[in-house]
Amino acid sequence: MDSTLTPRELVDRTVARIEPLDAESSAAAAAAMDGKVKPLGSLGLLEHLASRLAGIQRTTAPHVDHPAIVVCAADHGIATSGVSAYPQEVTGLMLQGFAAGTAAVGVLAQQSGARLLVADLGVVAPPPVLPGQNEVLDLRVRAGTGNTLEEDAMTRAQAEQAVAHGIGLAQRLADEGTDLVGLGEMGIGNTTTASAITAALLGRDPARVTGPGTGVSGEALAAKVRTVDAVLRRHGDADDPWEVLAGIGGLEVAALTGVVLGCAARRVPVLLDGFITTAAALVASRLAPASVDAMVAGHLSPEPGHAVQLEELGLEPVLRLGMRLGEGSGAALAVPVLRSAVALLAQMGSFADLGLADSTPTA
Ligand SMILES: Cc1cc2ncn([C@H]3O[C@H](COP(=O)(O)O)[C@@H](O)[C@H]3O)c2cc1C
Ligand SMILES: O=C(O)c1cccnc1
Repeated sequence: MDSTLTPRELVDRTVARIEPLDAESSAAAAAAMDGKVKPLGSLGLLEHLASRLAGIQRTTAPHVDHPAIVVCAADHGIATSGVSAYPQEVTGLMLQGFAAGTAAVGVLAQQSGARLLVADLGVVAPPPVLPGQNEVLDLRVRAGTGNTLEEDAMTRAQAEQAVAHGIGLAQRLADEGTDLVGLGEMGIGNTTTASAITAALLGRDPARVTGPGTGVSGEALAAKVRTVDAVLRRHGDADDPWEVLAGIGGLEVAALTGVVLGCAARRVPVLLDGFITTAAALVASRLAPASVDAMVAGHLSPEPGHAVQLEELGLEPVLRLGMRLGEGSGAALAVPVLRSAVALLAQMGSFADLGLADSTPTA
C-alpha cells in the first residue's frame, strides 16, 4: 500500500482501478467447456464458475492454487440491546478459537487447503496473543461500534480507515499470489447490523430481511425487527454507502467492503459467505458497481435477507447446505468446488481430441 495516501484516497484509487469481467476470456472458457467430452451444459453451475473465474482473472486458464479465507472480527454496540442469543464476550472468545485453529472455519479452511487470516478491526475484549498460534492481525480502529439506536456506529474517518485496512489486506494477499479470497466475519450482533444495511440499501421492509441470527425467535425476533426499524429511522440514508457504513456499521463489515474492492481491483475472485459478508458486498457494489463482477456466492444461508441480497447482486450460490454460522464457513466449503471447476476446464478432454469436429447434439 502507498502509505502517503489518505484512507479515502486509497479507496478512490482502488475503485477507479476496478474493471468489469473480461468478456473475451470468459467466452473463450465457456466455448472450451462446451467442447469437452460431455453433453452440453451437463456440468451445470461448474461450467459457469469456470468461465466466470476466467473472466475475473482475465485468462483462459483460471486457477485456484493459493486460496485464502479472510475473517474480519469486531464488536457491535447494538449487541448490548438484546438482539443476539449470545453475549458480546463471545466475539473475543471466538477470536481465540480462530487463533488456535479450533473454530469451524479453521477446520473447514484446512479441509479446503485454504490459508486462514484473521483480523481484529475492533473487538471489545481481544484475547492475548499466545505463542505458536495463528496470527490475529491487529487492524483495530476502535473498541467496538457505538450503539446505533443512540449514536453513529463510527465516524466517517473511522469507516474510511476500516475500508482502507480491508483494501490493504487484499493488496497484501494479491502480492503474495493469492488467487481466490473467501470472506468471513465474527461479531456478536452483526446480523442486526447486516439487516439494517440491507434494508437501507435495498429499501426493503426490515421484517423481510431480519432473521434469527444465532437463534432469536418469537417475541425476541419481533423485538429485533423493531430494533432494525429504529436503527434505520435514525441512520438509513440509502443513497450514500459511506453514510450507511458510518451510521450503521460495523467495523468488520467496512473492512470486508475494502477486501472486496481491493480484490476486484487486482482481479482476484472474491468468494462471499453468508448474510453479513454479503451485506459488505452490497456496500462494495454501491461504491464500485463493477466489483460485483469479481464476486462468487459461496453458499445460501437460511437467514431470510440473504436470498434478497444475492438476487440484488445477481449471484447464484454454489452450495445450499442450510448453514447459518458465518465465520467464512460457507466460503471455505465452496473453495474445492471452484477448484474442481477450473480443473475440469484445464484437464478434461474435448470432442476435438477424439477427432469429432463438434459437440453439437444431433437432435
Ligand atoms: C459461538 C459462536 C460462534 C460463531 N461463529 C459465527 N457466529 C455468527 O454469529 C454472529 C451473528 O449472529 P447474531 O447477530 O445473532 O449475534 C456473528 O458473530 C456470526 O459470525 C457465531 C456465533 C456464536 C455464538
Ligand atoms: O448467514 C450467516 O452468515 C449467519 C447467520 C447467522 C449467524 N451468523 C451468520
